[in-house]
Amino acid sequence: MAAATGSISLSSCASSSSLSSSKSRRNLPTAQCCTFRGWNNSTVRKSVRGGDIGFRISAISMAPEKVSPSSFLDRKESGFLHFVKYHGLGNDFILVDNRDSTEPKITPEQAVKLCDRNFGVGADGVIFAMPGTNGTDYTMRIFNSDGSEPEMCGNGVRCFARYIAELENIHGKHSFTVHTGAGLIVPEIQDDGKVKVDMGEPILKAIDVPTKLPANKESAVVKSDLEVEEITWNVTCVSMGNPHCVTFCRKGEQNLEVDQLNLAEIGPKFEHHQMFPARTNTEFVQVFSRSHLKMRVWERGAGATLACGTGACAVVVAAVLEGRAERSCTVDLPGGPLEIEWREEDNHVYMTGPAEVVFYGSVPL
Ligand SMILES: N[C@@H](CCC[C@H](N)C(=O)O)C(=O)O
Repeated sequence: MAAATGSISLSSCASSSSLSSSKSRRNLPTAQCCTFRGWNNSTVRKSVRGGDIGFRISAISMAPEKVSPSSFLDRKESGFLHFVKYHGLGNDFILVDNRDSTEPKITPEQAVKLCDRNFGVGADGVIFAMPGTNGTDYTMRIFNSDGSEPEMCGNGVRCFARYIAELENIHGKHSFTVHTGAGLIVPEIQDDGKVKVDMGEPILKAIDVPTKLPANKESAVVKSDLEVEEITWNVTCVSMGNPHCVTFCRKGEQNLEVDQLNLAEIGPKFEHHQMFPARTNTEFVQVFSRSHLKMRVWERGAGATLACGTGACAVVVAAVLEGRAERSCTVDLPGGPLEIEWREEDNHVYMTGPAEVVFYGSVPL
């Protein structure tokens, strides 16, 4: 059986619902887990206690011919955190069924340990599926991999929608109302399995982004100078519920070659810049055409990630405000493309992209 290999079984995960393309398979993490076992215990078991992590990680590779994912999702033993790992274009999350409580099942400190790519499961964040608030179907809360709590996560909410569909055994086209720190968000699962999300209206008022950069007469920060050590960048600031600083070029230049940037060096300087009192996510953008952009992101609380949904939305809003692009764009991220539309009629931003299961796991708490 595939699960006996001591690593996560691609063939078994693939049929669990969505790991069908070779691209998705390539996005699987390399073994981050300490214990692998087949569902029916007929397999290899390796246990390791990882450093000071304080709990053991178990990853359970599915044997679909014997067990369906739904029987894993039904697991309720106390003393364990059962989770499903998802990714949206390589932006990966540990999804936790928290529908029975308004308190997250783990603390920010435990989230940091779980997200660790060497001693934990490995993820950019932990997402909790919680009971609805003010009449919404569900509430989504997130911890970044550094334990901070952002208001919203675009790739995360697509994963959230697919996770809810799995939990509730919903098939086909379906939409949910989700309460988040950024207000009401409405993801809709499409017939092709992609998720289209009504991300709401962008926030442009400097004080609400928040940024201390000087605003224009509409109170927005568009193409402003931002000094980062010796270099002046032109930046536009947009909140999609969470703060984004978008740059298309250094002052006096026209465009960026985003592959040339050393994100690990410059990203933290933007994130912790004094002009951003709540820190910031930063998007570095290259314009290919008026409907095709390429970005790399340095995320607040997570560093360089393979994709950022709220970031891609902020990029299109910023590109329109700077007169660089139309309202409908394909945004290429390191993990793949997102389709973004900033609709004139309702001022809402719509994001469409994939969300995929990676594996199912349990962690003794
Ligand atoms: N990757 C996410 C954004 C997650 C939150 C972000 N790190 C923050 O602190 O604001 C996305 O896809 O939007």
